[in-house]
Amino acid sequence: MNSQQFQNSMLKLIIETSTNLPADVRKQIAAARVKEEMGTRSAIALGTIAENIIMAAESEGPICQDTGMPTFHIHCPVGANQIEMKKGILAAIVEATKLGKLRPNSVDSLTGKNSGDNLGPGTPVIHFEQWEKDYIDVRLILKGGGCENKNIQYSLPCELEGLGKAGRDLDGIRKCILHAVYQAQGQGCSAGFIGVGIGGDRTSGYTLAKEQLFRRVDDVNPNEQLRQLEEYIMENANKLSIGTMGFGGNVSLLGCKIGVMNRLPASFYVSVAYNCWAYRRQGVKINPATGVIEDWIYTGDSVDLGQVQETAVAGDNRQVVLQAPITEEQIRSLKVGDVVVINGAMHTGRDAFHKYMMDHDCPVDLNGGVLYHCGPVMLKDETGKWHVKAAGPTTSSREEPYQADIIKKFGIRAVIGKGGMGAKTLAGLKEHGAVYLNAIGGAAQYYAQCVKDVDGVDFLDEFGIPEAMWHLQVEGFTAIVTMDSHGNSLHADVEQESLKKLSDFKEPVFA
Ligand SMILES: O=C(O)C[C@H](O)C(=O)O
Ligand code: SF4
Repeated sequence: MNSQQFQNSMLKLIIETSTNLPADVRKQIAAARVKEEMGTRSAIALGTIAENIIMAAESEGPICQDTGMPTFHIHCPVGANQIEMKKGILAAIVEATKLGKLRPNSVDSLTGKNSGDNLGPGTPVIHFEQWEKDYIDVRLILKGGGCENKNIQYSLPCELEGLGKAGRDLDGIRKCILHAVYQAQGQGCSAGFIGVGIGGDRTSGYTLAKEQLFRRVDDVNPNEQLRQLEEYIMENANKLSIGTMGFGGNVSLLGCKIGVMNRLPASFYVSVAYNCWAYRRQGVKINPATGVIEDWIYTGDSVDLGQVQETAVAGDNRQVVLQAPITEEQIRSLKVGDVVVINGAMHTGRDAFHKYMMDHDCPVDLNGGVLYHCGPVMLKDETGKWHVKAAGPTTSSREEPYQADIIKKFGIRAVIGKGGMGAKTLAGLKEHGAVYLNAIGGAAQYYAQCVKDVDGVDFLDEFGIPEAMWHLQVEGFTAIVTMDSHGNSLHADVEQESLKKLSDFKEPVFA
């Protein structure tokens, strides 16, 4: 095996996976666009997603700033040197991070320190298995943390919100899967793809679920019962009307793949791995003698993602341009559904920032300011200047315990994130005159292009690149008001509506 060549092949695989969505995934996104009515929030969001996919491929930039947990599944002939292969993968990961194709994403769980190069205990994940074929098959999935948080494991029998009892049979499994889509709402950047593992133990069940994500979206399950269940889920999960980013709409799920394995008599798990629309997986066939890529695995004809300019605004909703700093009066005039275009200063702050700010002063004046829940991919040039390489929103609900207090303490007027926030924040927005704006999750190239300058950074050494406070100048940064200063929340409405719709699926189907 030529180790240097194998390492180069792994670097190519990582870059392709992070920056270019495979044809089968693109096809589902193109089909979803056709199903949403023009001008609706979900249609606008899908338009941005399509534009982002095209931009990422053209510029070889990360589709989403969260480049996830690199997970490799490798099949190799007997005699292929796994120690050398592992070394090549680790070196390629470090190189891809330096090039800004991966975000430094490996964090010490106790100290919070980012290793900076995506290596560390448990990262990346590499599974090897030998086989009798004569080539090496390497598959990679980059699954982000936000959708990972929406994975769920059910232990049957159980009682499910909206659906009642789920027993130890195919119908109980059906209920679990519908519930899994419901509970994710928009927070895993819907519309998503799910892999389901039936059986196993808690660990192997999730492994089986994740293995389903390596299946092609357009394959057919060889198990007839599971084929029927997959078809049923694809048809009915979309009736929950969660929509893209949880904006409400006709498409909530883009793919469902189900696998089964044996279990212990006492255990019956249904494990669901939820993957966002930014379903980044690719694979290569490698010549074991040369280390060269001989073929790509997830290929297909090129897909027309449709018109990317989706500017129409839904119903009576307006488009409002705001220059930061923003006044209370401007904020009070905004209503759920308005499209807001922001120009001027914006500051990033996510998990570490919120916790720290509860009992520290802020290094910059945030009065009238805009706080962006975002952990970008950043690169420094030779002159020491920082550049944004990818900068979409992160899931806001993690900041729920802090947000209202932080808004009050610093006089923030707009918080931008995705997936929405809860009752405490909604009350805080009303009391202090602030607004929550939902940006399109995963649209990291689209938003990176809005950043015209990086003014500086705080807490870089302490928190690492994704968690640092980046001070940005933006132009034309577009997001939708989903929680206003009058007590309205689109997220609460969609959740309630979808729970009602979930209960339509209470009656047995697979008796
Ligand atoms: O970490 C991030 O930047 C985003 C994360 O994947 C999320 O969906 O919340
Ligand atoms: S931000 Fe959204 S698209 Fe990106 S990894 Fe997280 S869930 Fe996926």
